[in-house]
Amino acid sequence: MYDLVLKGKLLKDGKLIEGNIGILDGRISRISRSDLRGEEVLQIDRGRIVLPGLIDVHVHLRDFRQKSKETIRTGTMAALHGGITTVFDMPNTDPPITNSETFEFRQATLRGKSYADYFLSFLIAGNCEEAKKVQAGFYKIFMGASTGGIYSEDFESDYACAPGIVSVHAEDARIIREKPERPPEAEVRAIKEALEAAERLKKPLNICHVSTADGMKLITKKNLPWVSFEVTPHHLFLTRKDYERNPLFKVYPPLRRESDRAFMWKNFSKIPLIASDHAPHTQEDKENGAAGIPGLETEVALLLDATNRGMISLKDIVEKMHTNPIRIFGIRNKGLEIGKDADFTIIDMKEEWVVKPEEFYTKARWSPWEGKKLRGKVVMTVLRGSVVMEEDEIIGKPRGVKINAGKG
Ligand SMILES: NC(=O)N[C@@H](CC(=O)O)C(=O)O
Ligand SMILES: [Zn+2]
Ligand SMILES: [Zn+2]
Repeated sequence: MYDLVLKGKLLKDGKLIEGNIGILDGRISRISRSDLRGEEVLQIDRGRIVLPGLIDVHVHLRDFRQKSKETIRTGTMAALHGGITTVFDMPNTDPPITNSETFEFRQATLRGKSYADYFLSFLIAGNCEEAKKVQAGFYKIFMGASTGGIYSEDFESDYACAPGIVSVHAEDARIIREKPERPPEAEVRAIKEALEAAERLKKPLNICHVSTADGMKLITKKNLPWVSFEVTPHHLFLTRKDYERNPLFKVYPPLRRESDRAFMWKNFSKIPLIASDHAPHTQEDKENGAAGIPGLETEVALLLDATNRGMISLKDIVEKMHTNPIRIFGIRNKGLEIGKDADFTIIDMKEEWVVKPEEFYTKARWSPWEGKKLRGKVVMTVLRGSVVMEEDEIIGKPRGVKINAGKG
């Protein structure tokens, strides 16, 4: 007898099957085509599909001294609402997570408050000794300044020092100083430097929010097995023309030309990770030029809409937001397999809805896609065997726990 049985259409190994998932103690205990007995059997409506819980490897949850931008509570509720079961917390907070005390404080701040499971990071910029004291899920390095202003004077030595996988913001500091509008070359130059270091050091590197065709070409040409990269929904769905119409769309790296966007779609199969770079700011901060776009509550739906348009498949979404994050960051307790956490994102491919930021959980109540009609919606989120979001409502208390790499 299982605690819960999910019964319905399930995407497994790239195929849609009619199946039953037996859940015991929050973990997947059995996946079967025949009926299973449970304390509770949740029949997923016809027309809806159960996907494995989607993971966003790039989220700015803020909190600390920036509770007006976002809190652990609002950011992780937004994650569940958008169908994200695990978020990767970014360390460019105020104060920044650059020493072991602040890392401990971050851990304490999330404990018991997060609605989604989370993976913690540490910011390296010349503080190698401190980095070695903490066991972060991943280590963040900025090659040039972004929100928070901290960046590495010496990328390669910070990367060499990192005790685990590094996620890097690749924009060249010198080019940014000379050209604050951050032309494509700022990114391309930094990616080149990062790849050369990766070739020498042969250790895991993830390049954040790649926005240019040339940058992506460099990475895929080098094709180093220990190097991965992310692309954001805003770089996939918007261009600098959108920014020219609305200065709120300011983001680092900036929105690019149509040709960059087209290149990414053309080479979509080569993109390992899609991540929101959810970067909430207050209205006032945005009006004063803060860079960043909120994305947790639109990213999956935008991809479902693209699926409905025949541009991609559900398999692509699962690969780039579930399978690859788990593999690249070495997350042991997630995955659609027996014994792993019972996390699911349940979608309705036919439901049409209009993006209304006033209905979002994030404090950043605006969206580049405000008013846009999307076909395809996240209708339910299940975290370790509990329904935590249903029809836009967050259910129950914060249940999120810290995810460790390489261990439970
Ligand atoms: N992307 C952004 O424009 N802003 C991010 C920082 C970052 O990811 O570089 C933020 O924290 O606001
Ligand atoms: Zn960045
Ligand atoms: Zn970011």
